[in-house]
Amino acid sequence: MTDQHKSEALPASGAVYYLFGATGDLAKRKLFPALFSLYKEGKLAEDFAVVGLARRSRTDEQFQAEVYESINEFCRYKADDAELWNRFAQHFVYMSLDINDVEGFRELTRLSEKLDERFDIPGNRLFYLALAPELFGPVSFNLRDGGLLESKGWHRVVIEKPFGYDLPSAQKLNDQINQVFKEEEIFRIDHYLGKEMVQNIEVIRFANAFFEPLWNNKHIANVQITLSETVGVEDRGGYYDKSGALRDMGQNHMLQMLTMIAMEPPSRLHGEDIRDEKVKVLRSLRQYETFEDVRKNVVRGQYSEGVHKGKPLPGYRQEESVAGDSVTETYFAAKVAVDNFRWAGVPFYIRTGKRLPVKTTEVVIEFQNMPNNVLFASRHNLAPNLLVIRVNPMEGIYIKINAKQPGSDTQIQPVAMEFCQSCQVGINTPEAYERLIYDAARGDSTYFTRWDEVSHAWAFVDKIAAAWHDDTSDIRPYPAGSWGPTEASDLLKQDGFRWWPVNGQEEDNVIWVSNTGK
Ligand SMILES: NC(=O)C1=CN([C@@H]2O[C@H](COP(=O)(O)OP(=O)(O)OC[C@H]3O[C@@H](n4cnc5c(N)ncnc54)[C@H](OP(=O)(O)O)[C@@H]3O)[C@@H](O)[C@H]2O)C=CC1
Ligand SMILES: O=C1O[C@H](COP(=O)(O)O)[C@@H](O)[C@H](O)[C@H]1O
Repeated sequence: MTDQHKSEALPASGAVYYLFGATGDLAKRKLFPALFSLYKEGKLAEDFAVVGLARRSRTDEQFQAEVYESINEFCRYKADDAELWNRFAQHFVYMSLDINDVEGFRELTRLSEKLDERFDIPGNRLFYLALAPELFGPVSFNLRDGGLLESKGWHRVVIEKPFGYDLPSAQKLNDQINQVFKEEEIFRIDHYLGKEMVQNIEVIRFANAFFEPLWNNKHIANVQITLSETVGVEDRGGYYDKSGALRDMGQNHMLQMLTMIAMEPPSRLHGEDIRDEKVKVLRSLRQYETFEDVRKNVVRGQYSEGVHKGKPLPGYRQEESVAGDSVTETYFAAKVAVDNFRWAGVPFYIRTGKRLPVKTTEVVIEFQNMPNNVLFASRHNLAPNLLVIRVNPMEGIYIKINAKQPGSDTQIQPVAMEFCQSCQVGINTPEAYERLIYDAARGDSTYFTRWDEVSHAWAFVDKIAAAWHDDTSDIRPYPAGSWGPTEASDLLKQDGFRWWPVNGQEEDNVIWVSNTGK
């Protein structure tokens, strides 16, 4: 059996993949490795070609050598099988091209026709724009004017984030792309939607009789979504200083995860039905209308100098390409209300930040307490039941319940029952980019964001950003390596809640029952 026959998944239909931004960071760290994994697993057959595109010059051989290095550094599979690698590499060609030069696109059309013939590709074209957003419009126009969209097969464009800076800029961008591509041809990436456990939210909710009946304001007390990062802004200070945590993580990943938790069951598990339900959630978000509303419900912070694991860390304002007097937030926490029948009265607390103590993404569903007149609750001050969905870096779920302490008549003990998925199947689960490229190649846009989702998310975020813009007095410094401004805890305290500990910070009094054997 060859590697290509190991997978049960059908290969995507043959296509030319155009990687705009092929000399960039994203291509190296994510896109080349994703293509190799798909090939290795038989999800790409032999009828494909990859054209690397950027201004810098490269021969095909140099390009293939860069792809090889990237795979060996970043891919979950290594290119150690020479026969497989050589077969894969011959599908890669490189062409130097400036996005603003339509003549280059005409040449690209001629190259594409040759590739169609060489690899028996029926004119299908997938354009992956790993480029700065200001190039998305020009590249679309030149794809059309350069004749790339005249082939017989399908044409799809995959667009990286950020999709705009606010609603007006996103609208402008969308209008430009819409002049060339139809909505069903546009695949807007939110890589969190490609993550195993984010996709698993639907299954956990809709395939388990003991969760879905409780999934509402009668039984759930609050929901907490944490996306914490230990890294700072690294070499993206120029981009980040104009963006900040709210736009970089809030508008997209956090709101997308919130929609997956809060959406109604779709009538069918079809992409459009799921996205219809998600957009209803975004429409139900309570908008913060005044500066006071924002101040009461949203906390922002910026990291100052600090220490992590004994290593001194610079403050945000000392980072490269960041203004010395920057007021950009590197942390925010918010209390979000979903004003619909199911969620009325249930706060969704979301928080994200750079330079926090651990890298983790977790969703905690806190259930309501048992009524006090129930025997055990009145005697023991019971801890609430939790369902915790671990997205990253550990993948899995655990539920926290109350049980009798063995050997005692009256003592009650919290017990966490864990299913660690990544421990069970190994950490070799497909990367988000792998799934998303495969989905785009199959025309499945379920886990891509539709324009109405993007626009509603911006409308929500823009109100907060506007209030912040007018008055920066509420930005709180927090030491790098800490859990962010203490005011983020007050958001919950005032409602009688607290942030539950996330990955690596488990409480002492909990008994763990786990498939990891710990
Ligand atoms: N890197 C990451 O982890 C992530 C990136 N993204 C997004 O992906 C996109 C790309 O990011 P990243 O790879 O980091 O960026 P880089 O700056 O590393 O790469 C940009 C690429 O664009 C090419 N390019 C720039 N101008 C032109 C032009 N006029 N004509 C042709 N090619 C051009 C550059 O090549 P050359 O100079 O040779 O022309 C380079 O290959 C951005 O939108 C970013 O926000 C999103 C999430 C994560
Ligand atoms: O989109 C982004 O996501 C990363 C975090 O992604 P993860 O998969 O590593 O959790 C974040 O660092 C970056 O700032 C942001 O642009």
